[in-house]
Amino acid sequence: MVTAAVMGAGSWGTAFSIVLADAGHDVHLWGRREETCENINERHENTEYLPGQELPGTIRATTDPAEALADAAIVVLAVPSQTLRPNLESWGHLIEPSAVMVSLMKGVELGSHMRMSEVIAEVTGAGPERIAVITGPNLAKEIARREPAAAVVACADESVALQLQKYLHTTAFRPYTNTDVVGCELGGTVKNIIGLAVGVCDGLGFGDNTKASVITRGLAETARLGMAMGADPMTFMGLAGLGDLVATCSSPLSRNRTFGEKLGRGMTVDEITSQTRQVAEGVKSCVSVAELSEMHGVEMPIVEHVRALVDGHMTPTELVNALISRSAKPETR
Ligand SMILES: NC(=O)c1ccc[n+]([C@@H]2O[C@H](COP(=O)([O-])OP(=O)(O)OC[C@H]3O[C@@H](n4cnc5c(N)ncnc54)[C@H](O)[C@@H]3O)[C@@H](O)[C@H]2O)c1
Ligand SMILES: O=P(O)(O)OC[C@H](O)CO
Repeated sequence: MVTAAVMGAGSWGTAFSIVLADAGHDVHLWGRREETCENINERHENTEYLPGQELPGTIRATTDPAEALADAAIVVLAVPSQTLRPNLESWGHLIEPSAVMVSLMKGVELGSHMRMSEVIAEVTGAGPERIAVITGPNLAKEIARREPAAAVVACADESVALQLQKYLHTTAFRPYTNTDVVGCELGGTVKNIIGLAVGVCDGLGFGDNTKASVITRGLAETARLGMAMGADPMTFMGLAGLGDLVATCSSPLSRNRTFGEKLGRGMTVDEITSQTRQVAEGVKSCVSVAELSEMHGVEMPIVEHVRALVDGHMTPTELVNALISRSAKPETR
């Protein structure tokens, strides 16, 4: 048993705290709002992000990052991707020098084009053996309800991934290890953008052929970018690639797919954003990933067109028409 700090009391930070608590660990959950922390400590419920879900009593919430991070051997990072850097700059120095940092985030930073593990390394100075990523088909509400699911624990140092795997394996949560951190992070990031595109197809009223085509071609462009960035192509066949795409693109629980569906129905980004506090990472990452693809000379038409839609330069119908009318080519190139 270890002490784990979970930094971010949103949907996934809270659901992942349940996994840690079920695995027998003491959990310090850091949230920004006093009221959220009080509800977690007194009513054992995160009323805003996981309403109705009883939380184990071994999860203790605090708004004080120093209290959350004290003696934590594992520090789980679960804030929106675009806020990771300022968060780490504010409380990263409080992380124990031997602690392993685990990113739950699925995004690429705007401007720097860095993956979350790179932001962690740059801000904290930690080596790759102290930085891990957990990803896969893990919709927070289903994990919180303890529905069976698998995930990937990726770390460049396999012994650290194996240790985390041991720490996290419960009767409902089955982690696999991988040393391909780049591939795992890109799989999680790009699937959000493909999820937006599939949601657009839903919003336009298209059926399963259209959506399966977008999912499959989305995986192809994810793998192209991944290979250009040194990832193992097999990673995209696994939980971090295909697995997460299937969950996101088929689930009514996915914020990205739902966001896309609303775009497809004609709502604007601002209208949709004003309806929810929860993050749909693909809306920002479509910009950073599109730029990353240009930097690596990789064609990513779905990502590029989703960026145009989000930027207001294209309508949902134009997005679908633009994808279907691209010049014909062989499938595998
Ligand atoms: N929800 C899921 O099912 C799920 C599953 C896997 C991965 N993820 C990833 O986990 C990350 C976190 O997502 P989530 O679902 O918990 O999001 P969320 O929107 O449910 O919660 C985000 C949390 O971050 C807090 N927050 C917002 N702005 C902040 C800031 N500037 N500084 C600090 N905290 C801030 C919010 O108050 C909230 O507690 C994302 O990258 C997401 O892609 C989510
Ligand atoms: O709700 P979404 O779209 O952020 O997706 C949640 C998870 O990443 C699914 O694995």
